[in-house]
Amino acid sequence: MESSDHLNKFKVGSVPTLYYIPDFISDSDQKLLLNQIYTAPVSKWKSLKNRRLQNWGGIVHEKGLLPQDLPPWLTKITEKIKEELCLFPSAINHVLINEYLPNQGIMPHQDGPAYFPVVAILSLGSPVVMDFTPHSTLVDTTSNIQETSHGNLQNYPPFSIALMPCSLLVFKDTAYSDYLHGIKDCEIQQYDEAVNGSEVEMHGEDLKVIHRSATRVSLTCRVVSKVHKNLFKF
Ligand SMILES: O=C(O)CCC(=O)C(=O)O
Ligand SMILES: [Fe+2]
Repeated sequence: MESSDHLNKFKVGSVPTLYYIPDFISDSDQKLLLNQIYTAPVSKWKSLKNRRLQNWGGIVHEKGLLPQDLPPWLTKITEKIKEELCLFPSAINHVLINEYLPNQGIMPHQDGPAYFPVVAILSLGSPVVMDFTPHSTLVDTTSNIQETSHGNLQNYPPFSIALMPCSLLVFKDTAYSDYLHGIKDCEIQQYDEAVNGSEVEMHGEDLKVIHRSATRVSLTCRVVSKVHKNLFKF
């Protein structure tokens, strides 16, 4: 039995491998986390063009992590994530906190090579839609179908997922290595094609549209396997 068997009921979509866990944390835990995030020193925020972020756990270099201890309010959640998933090889040692206003997003990208190829994203605040698009080197523009090294035909369809507050999204394998992920910078987002559409219950009349009226905050939790113990041996 694989150690991730207990996660099977949370598997979504056809591309290996995405897990979407609704209500991973309670609403009161969400409030506590947001409170910690917004009472962190203002200097923790780094402003980018289209969002703000806090970097926790140290500086990620190409050659590894120059580590800094995570604060207890973060290890409380990273330990829960590690224990409940059984997908990380060691303690989560890096957390990126992204803040998005309703008209902000993140460009389609792949996560850097320093990270162990499993990512867990905890969502707080406004719902958003995350889009997954196959990496351009893999796309046969006419059909999205590619031949694998084993001669199998493999499908690389683009897809989306709705990320509700308090949910945990985990992705690895093909979805991690052969896809870009991003969030559009628009206030109204459709999730017609969302792989978790049936699990997401929206209030109001528009069942397939998210109106981003509030700020979203996400915690991107990862392992940097290579850690520099000594600054001077870098
Ligand atoms: O905010 C998110 O949900 C995604 C963040 C992300 O992809 C990243 O930090 O690499
Ligand atoms: Fe990312």
